[in-house]
Amino acid sequence: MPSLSYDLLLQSITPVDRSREAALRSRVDGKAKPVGSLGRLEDLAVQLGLIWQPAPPRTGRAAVFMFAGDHGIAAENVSPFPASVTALMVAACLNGTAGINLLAQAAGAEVVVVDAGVNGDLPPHPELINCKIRHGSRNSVVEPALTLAEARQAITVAAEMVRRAIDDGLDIVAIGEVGISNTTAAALLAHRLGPAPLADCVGPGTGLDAAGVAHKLAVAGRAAARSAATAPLDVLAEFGGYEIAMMCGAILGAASKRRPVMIDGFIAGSAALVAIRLVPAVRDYCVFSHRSAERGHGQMLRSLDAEPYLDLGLRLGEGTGAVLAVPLVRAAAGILNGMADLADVLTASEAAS
Ligand SMILES: Cc1cc2ncn([C@H]3O[C@H](COP(=O)(O)O)[C@@H](O)[C@H]3O)c2cc1C
Ligand SMILES: O=C(O)c1cccnc1
Repeated sequence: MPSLSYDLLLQSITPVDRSREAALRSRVDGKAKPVGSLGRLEDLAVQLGLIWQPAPPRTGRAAVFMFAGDHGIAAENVSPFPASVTALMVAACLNGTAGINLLAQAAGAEVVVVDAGVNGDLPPHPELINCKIRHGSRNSVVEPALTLAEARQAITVAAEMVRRAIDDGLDIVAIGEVGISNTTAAALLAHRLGPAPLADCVGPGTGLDAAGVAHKLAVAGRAAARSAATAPLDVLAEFGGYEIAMMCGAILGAASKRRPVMIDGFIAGSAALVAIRLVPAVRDYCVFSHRSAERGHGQMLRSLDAEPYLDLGLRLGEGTGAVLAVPLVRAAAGILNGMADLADVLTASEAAS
């Protein structure tokens, strides 16, 4: 399969056919239950039906793509943790002991680890996909974090990876990340693309205290003041990281193949924001899995008109919230594919009596 150029990738994404929505809704309403009694799982079932139509939704194989990248803005002390933790978490993930490994296992999802731009040479590992674009992004306080060419490259490489995985039988795509200081990059994307006041987008991340958050807000303010960009790709290049750009590409890749894509928390949400601002139809394929405890996530979800399924107070990233919602997608597809119709159940009981 030849890989799609950036422009063709964007052009290949089309909205779901809404003319089928009412029929799908009445199918769900007609199942063996009081109308509405499976709550928001019913909306999810309709969304899956719309994504997969005319075929029944498939949910057997799920994988979380965890993209890793470092951030030049880490030099401004916007995180309580040193940037070296990014590479260490990649290593933990590769040996199966990171949070995402355990949660993905519980949810029945594979984990794919991608080096998008870690600052350091990771030892080769059979399960590490090396797509490193650079040893960390540039410091967006002083210059654009990525070049436009790098942003496009990150998007197309990740989209291709996901498109191939789907061709090989992947049914559910989930995205996550690791990258120390990336809550600052995500806050800048949320601010500019929401749009939303910067102070509403900057939060404690991995655990800054009030003084730390004030410093982070001042640093982010300097980065925001440096560039007036508002076009989504420009904003991504100005403030984003390589892992955020690759998550954006993964989302676009899933949408281009008409597959649901599970969006994790605040950082993954910022990638979804870029993808949806690039191609609004992408929204039809996104499943907003959970509400992160990070301050800016509520604002970001409002910008996306999204109501997530889970609210567990998670604020880890890595794709942890995304995989936890995979069983909900399977359950919703089960309702559509396997659940009896109320009319049939009632007829059977009449026939038996
Ligand atoms: C041990 C550890 C594991 C993580 N896994 C994900 N993150 C999360 O926290 C980081 C972003 O927060 P901030 O902007 O405050 O640095 C990212 O690596 C994100 O994936 C982690 C952070 C740490 C410390
Ligand atoms: O919600 C997230 O994605 C998140 C929040 C804090 C730190 N890392 C990730």
